[in-house]
Formats: sequence, structure tokens, C-alpha cells
Amino acid sequence: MVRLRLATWLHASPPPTPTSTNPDCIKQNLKPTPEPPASSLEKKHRHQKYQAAEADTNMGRAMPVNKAAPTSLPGMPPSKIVALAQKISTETEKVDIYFRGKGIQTPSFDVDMPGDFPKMPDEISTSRREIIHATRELQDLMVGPRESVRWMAWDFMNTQSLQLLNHYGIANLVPLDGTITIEQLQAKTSLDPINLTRLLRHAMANRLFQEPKPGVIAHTAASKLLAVDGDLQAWVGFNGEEVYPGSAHVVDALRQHPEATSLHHTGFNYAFDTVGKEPMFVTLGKDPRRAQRMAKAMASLTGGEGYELSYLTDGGDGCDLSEVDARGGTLVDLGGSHGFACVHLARKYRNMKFVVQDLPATVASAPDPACADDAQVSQRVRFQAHDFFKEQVVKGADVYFFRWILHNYSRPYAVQLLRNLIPALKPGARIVINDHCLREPGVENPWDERLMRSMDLVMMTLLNAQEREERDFVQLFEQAGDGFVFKVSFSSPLPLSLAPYLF
Ligand SMILES: C[S@@+](CC[C@H](N)C(=O)[O-])C[C@H]1O[C@@H](n2cnc3c(N)ncnc32)[C@H](O)[C@@H]1O
Repeated sequence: MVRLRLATWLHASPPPTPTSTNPDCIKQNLKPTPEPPASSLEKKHRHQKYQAAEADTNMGRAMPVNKAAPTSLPGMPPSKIVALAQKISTETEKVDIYFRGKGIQTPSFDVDMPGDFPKMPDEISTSRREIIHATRELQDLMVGPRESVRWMAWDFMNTQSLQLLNHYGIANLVPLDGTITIEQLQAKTSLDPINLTRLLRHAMANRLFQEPKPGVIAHTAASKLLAVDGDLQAWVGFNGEEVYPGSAHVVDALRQHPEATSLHHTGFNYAFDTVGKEPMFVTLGKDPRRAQRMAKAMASLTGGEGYELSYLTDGGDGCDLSEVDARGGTLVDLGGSHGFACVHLARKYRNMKFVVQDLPATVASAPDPACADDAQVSQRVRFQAHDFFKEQVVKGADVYFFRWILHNYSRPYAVQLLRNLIPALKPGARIVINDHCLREPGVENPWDERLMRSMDLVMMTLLNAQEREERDFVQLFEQAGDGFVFKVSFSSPLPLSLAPYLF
């Protein structure tokens, strides 16, 4: 049997002591220094100390800082990596002081910790983001270019262990406030013990589940969420079982259809054998279990930070509908699902009327009344089955609203959606688009940038669709017809905001 050994500087075994015969030393071009003889007990102790320090970092506890260590050479500004480390330290202290002042527990993945950060004042949220960005950058710099690329190619393994554990419902089989042995756990699933163990141990590297004693499994705060949050389960299921297979087939789709505009020739179509037959929405719509999972996954996404409906009403002057409200005008929400956006708007605008249009099956399952706790709102929100690829049937409305719709379609389809409105438009009618809006590369903070660029690729995988920049939106309208006037675009000052566009 051959034992393979990975480069030790990337994982939690003791760092190599450079000696002239040590292969790690040769690989890393370290200058060998004579190694003092160490007893096996000393070596074991050194290893344990290293692991303890690693564990301290992992569990979010403070590690002792060597105060005496110089952070820059005299007369020279600190290097990039030291500047990042200093920023992390400064901003972390601000968050820590805030937490202590409020009596909030220091962040950790302990099973009893809440799944989300508490709502914090803007300046503390800013500190949190700074820490996230700086730690990521420092990590990247420390890992280095070659190793970054090497292991980026394995990112999908995180999806794999997550998807499989979620598929087999393992989180629900682990007690929420106790432990279970792997044998007991295995008896509850059809996974064999070896596969169950290797999946769990991979997931543990991502802080999902923990093994307090060998062979004994318990939850972390993250794995517990997979047991108690149905929408998060659906999010993992949808991404693991619909997007992930589709993603593996994008190369087939692009090789056969490099123009990448058709809803029937996507990675998803290749993965699920529906090439040239039907778009993803139709495939999922035929299977209530998959359709419901996608709906719940979307609820999980849009329930997250930055996607709050409040941005629609409190996000700036651009989406102020007071004037429409004053004359009791009408808003049509195309692809409005179960009407939650209209209900939110109707709570603020008490005179407007709302028409929520969607496919018949969605309309049939919409809540009735639309708003359980406000009859005045329910009276003004009505549902209507309407295919937005057909001519608009509500003529002369004041506002036509697309929320999370245009990004589902490549340019030919998106232009068609706008053209279908033209016969219904009265002078002065507004079209409001609420979608991601990509900015120039590097303008967005790194967290948002990665999310939005990933969302862009998800849209490509499933629907040959895309996220757009402001000029892309403008071009859609230019192609759809004359007479559209671009009025204003705005985004919320907070991250992850959706940017409504008003035409
Ligand atoms: C991504 S969801 C957006 C839902 C909602 N606007 C929101 O803000 O969450 C897309 C919606 O478009 C609907 N849809 C898909 N094809 C449609 C069509 N041809 N006509 C009308 N609605 C459609 C779907 O049923 C779904 O509710």
C-alpha cells in the first residue's frame, strides 16, 4: 500500500521542521537548519500544541498574540499582508466590543448559537464585512496562486458532501441537543457505514456536524439549521440536485449551441434529457415535489440578508409610488408568484390596486385572502392567470412590475416580454424592474461580487439567462421599441441589494 502525503503547509498537521532529508523541505525550498534531537514524547507534545492552537482558531477563541513581534520595518509602511492582518484585528475588536456591550455571545459554530448574525448598527455591519473581505484576501495571499487554482477545481466537493448528506436527511437523524454514534446513525439510513462516515468527515471540514469523540456525531450550529430550516434544506436540494448536475453539462450545451440563448438548450436540459423539448420551469412544474423545492429554495434565498422587500418601499426616491397611490392607480406584477411583493406594497400604499399575474398553477395555489392580517390590503390585491409571453391583458395600468423575472431570460426573450407590454401602455406608464444589476468588475465589494457573478452563472446553467449591467437593461428597452424613456436607477446603500430600474 502506498501512502500519499499532501503538502503539509495547507492542512492541520504539524509544520515540517526543515532538515536536509525532509522532503517537505526540498519541496518548499526551505533552508535546512540542524534539528535538535527530540524525544518521541516531545514530538507528540509539539503536535498536540499545534493542534490546540489550530482548534482555538477554529472555535473562534482568541489566540495569544505575540505583542513583541514587529509589524513593519523601521521607516517603511506595513506590507499588504500585515496591513490586512491589522485591519482584521482593528475591525474584529470593534465587533467584539459591540457584542460584549450588548451581552451577545462571541460568534461560534457551537450548536446552541443562532444561525444568523444579529441585526447590528451600520458601522458594526461594515466592520463585519471588512473582516470577511480582509480575511479572504489574506487567506488567498497565503495560499498562493498555484494552490488556489489547484483547490478551486475541487470546490464542487463541498457541494457533493452537502448534497448527499441533505439528500439522505442525515441532519434530521442527529439529535438536536445530543449525540449519536455512527453505527446508530447508519442503522437509520441506507448509506453504508463507510460512505456515511466519509461524507460526514468531509462535511465536518466545513463546520457541518462535529465528532466530539471518535465515532460519535453531534450537530454544529450550521448542521442544525439543515435539520430545522426547511427552506434551507430546499435551497441545498435545489442547488445540489438541479443546478449542480446542470452545471456539469454547460460545456455540452455551449459546444452544441454556442449562441447560448435558447431556453431548451441549457446545461440543465442536457443534464435532464430535455434538450429541445422544454424549459426548466416546465420540467419542474410537472413534478410537484421539485416545483415546491424550487419555490422554497427561492424563499430561502430571498429571505436572506439584502433581499428584504423593504428595499422596494424604503430604498430611495426612485421607487416612490405616492403619486400613483394618490390617484388610486394600478400596478401589475408580472410573474408575481404568490403576491408577497404586492402585499408589501399595498401595506404602504393604501389606495393603489394590484394585479398579480402568474401561470395558472401558481395562481391556483396563491393564498386566499392575499393578506391574512389586513383585509383592506387583500381587497386591493387580485390574482390573474396570464402568460407573460402573450400580449398584456391589463390595459392602461400605471405601473408594470418585473421582480426577478428579466434575469431568467436571454436577450431575445427579455425583449419579447417588454414588447408584449406595448399595446397596453398608456402615456406615462412606468415599467419597474427589480433585479440584480451588475456593476463594473471590482466596484462591488468582494462578497457581493462573488454572489452576483455566481448568480449570473446559475442563470446561464439553468436558462441560458443572465444578470445584467445598467447598459444591458437600457439596450433591452431600445430593442423592444421606441418611446421608452430611462428615468432613474438606484440601489440601496446596503449590500446585496436589488436594484430597481424605472423606465
Ligand atoms: C423567479 S420567480 C419570481 C417571483 C416573484 N416575482 C418574486 O419576486 O419572487 C419567477 C416567476 O415567474 C413565473 N413565470 C414563469 N413563466 C411564466 C410565464 N410564462 N408567465 C407568467 N409567469 C411566469 C413563475 O411561476 C415564478 O412565479
